[in-house]
Amino acid sequence: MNDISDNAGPTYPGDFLSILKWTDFGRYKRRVKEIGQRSDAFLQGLLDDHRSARGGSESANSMLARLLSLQKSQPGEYPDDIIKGIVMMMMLAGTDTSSVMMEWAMSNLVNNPEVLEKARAELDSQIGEENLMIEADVSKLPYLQAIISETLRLHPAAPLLAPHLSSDDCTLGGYHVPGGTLLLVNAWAIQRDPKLWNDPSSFKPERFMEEGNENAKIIAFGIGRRACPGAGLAHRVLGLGLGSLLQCFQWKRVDERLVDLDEGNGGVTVSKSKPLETMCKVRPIMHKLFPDAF
Ligand code: HEM
Repeated sequence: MNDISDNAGPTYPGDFLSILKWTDFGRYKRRVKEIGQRSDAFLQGLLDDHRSARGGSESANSMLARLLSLQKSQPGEYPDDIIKGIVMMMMLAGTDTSSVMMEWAMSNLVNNPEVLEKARAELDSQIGEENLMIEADVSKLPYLQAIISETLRLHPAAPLLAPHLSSDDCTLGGYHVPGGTLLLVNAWAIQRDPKLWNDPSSFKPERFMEEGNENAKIIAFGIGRRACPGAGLAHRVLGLGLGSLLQCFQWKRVDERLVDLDEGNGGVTVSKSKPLETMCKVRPIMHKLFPDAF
């Protein structure tokens, strides 16, 4: 996964200076081909294991099992290559992006304890201390959703979105763009533009609780026909993941110093330069629900 991520996005110098393509500058093509063969072998192994039910009973209700049953009923529509492509797409586009966002959200929460407290109070009042939250509860938690929006605004997992190529001549923001041009959108800068946002560099989920549709200004998932098809799933995963972490544990910084929010060098996704370290302790709900565990 790391190898793929490091070689994806606008990282190939040959895309910017075509003469470099002739010499396979930095052995990029050879490297990508080798990564492709490795990941294909891995995915084929997964598929074969599922087909022969070596994955055990746990995999009976898995996404792969469902895709394989579709392969049986519609073999022409679901050859192995298509199934491997779907699995690869979900792993590549869906896992790193979501985990990077969780880390940015938690980093901002421990740096802003008053926001953390407000989110916890919302969880306690809406879900209570007798039940663990479930995915359907996310819709009852507007402040938690505002925290996710504010994290997507300040730290879009893919700050330059995905590279696009203009299929024809077009005009963008008054600029003439010839066909065949590589286009990158700096969502990071747009979402911190002081002309669009008040106090743009502060972490303030409250801005999404006010009148108006601030969410419409978020472009962390892209917009239009090629926007992220996993945005709905990502919101649910982030809501359930973050909400559960706040419901079950009490979080604080390891010392008085604020958590460093510097960004690391990324491929398509950009995570923190230093992994987040925090302190946590179980909340009373955990003792109630899992009395034997503590
Ligand atoms: C917080 C999590 C996520 C973020 C921030 C994110 C962001 C993005 C962005 C910026 C793009 C490119 C949009 C563009 O080209 O303008 C994209 C594309 C895509 N995303 Fe996501 N994504 C997330 C989660 C997911 C998940 C969970 C899935 C699926 C399981 C997914 C599947 C895809 C796919 C397949 C594309 C390519 C769409 C296309 O090229 O037509 N993403 N995503």
